[in-house]
Amino acid sequence: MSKQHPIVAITGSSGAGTSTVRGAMEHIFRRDGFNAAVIEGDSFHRYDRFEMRRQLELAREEGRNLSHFGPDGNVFEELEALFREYGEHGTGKRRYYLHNAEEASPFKQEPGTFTPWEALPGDTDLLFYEGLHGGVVTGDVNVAQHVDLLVGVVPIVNLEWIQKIHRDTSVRGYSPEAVTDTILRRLPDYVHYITPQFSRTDINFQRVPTVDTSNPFIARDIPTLDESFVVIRFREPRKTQVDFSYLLNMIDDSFMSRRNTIVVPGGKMGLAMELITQPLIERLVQNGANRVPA
Ligand SMILES: Nc1ncnc2c1ncn2[C@@H]1O[C@H](COP(=O)(O)OP(=O)(O)OP(=O)(O)O)[C@@H](O)[C@H]1O
Ligand SMILES: O=C(CO)[C@H](O)[C@H](O)COP(=O)(O)O
Repeated sequence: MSKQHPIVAITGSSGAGTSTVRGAMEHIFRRDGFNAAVIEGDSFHRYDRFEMRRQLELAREEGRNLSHFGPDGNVFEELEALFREYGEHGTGKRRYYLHNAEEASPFKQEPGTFTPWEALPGDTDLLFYEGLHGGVVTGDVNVAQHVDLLVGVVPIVNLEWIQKIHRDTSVRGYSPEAVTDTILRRLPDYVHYITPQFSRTDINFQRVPTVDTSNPFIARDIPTLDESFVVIRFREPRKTQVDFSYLLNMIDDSFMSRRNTIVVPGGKMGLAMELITQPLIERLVQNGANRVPA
């Protein structure tokens, strides 16, 4: 589905590690001299924090489900419109959701607010989305169809919750109880809108710990890279032109667990991600650059 203005999306739940992976992808762009328009998924929330709290109260009173994982908590239609516009013309608008004082202070705004929409920088080589909904499909909206390379970042769910609790308490100032409530409230939307995306991804990176995480709500530390493996599954190995022998050679202690799945030690996740995605991204940008505009 390659086109003149390619779109690469990293999709994953809250706490999965998409922001962490974004750093690795930005290294690739820098090394290759690619100018990427970066889109943060949280900027497509429907409400700012203050209004979301009000809406949550209303939803509770009316017995409705509302969360940042589902269509009522986000403007999926605007995300799809951005991807369509960027794919066709290389243009579009973006904004940021400012999670904490550190993110908010350069904009002289309050945490939990959005920056104003602004035009994407001109003349970018690709759009890079990182967030919750890069592969979302509902009855009304199909974001996934516009994405040229869709990558899932999916720790097993206990690890995802440990990472979320750890990050939200240490960086975002929430109590463990508040994070647990959020996890519970979001579960229906998690099942209906987050997990189905991982059947649409071209590649999934699933971190699996080798230590006991059976009660994520009392875990004190995030299992380290050395205490985990990463299971990497390719939906269509031929489409992504993956060379498994090369990867097995380059990544010590890696092995194949299925015909389309390679397992690497946790510490090799960054290397695996670069070896796998860099040639794919280069091909997409190259194809885009060679395409004659419509
Ligand atoms: N591979 C990893 N190994 C160890 N810790 C990780 C890994 N990936 C993420 N983490 C940790 O997990 C926490 C959540 O990661 P991150 O902020 O990247 O999640 P996210 O998917 O961007 O979440 P959100 O969408 O809510 O912003 C962070 O504390 C991060 O340091
Ligand atoms: O990480 C998230 C979604 O990916 C946050 O939960 C969401 O952005 C809302 O943030 P907050 O509760 O801090 O207003």
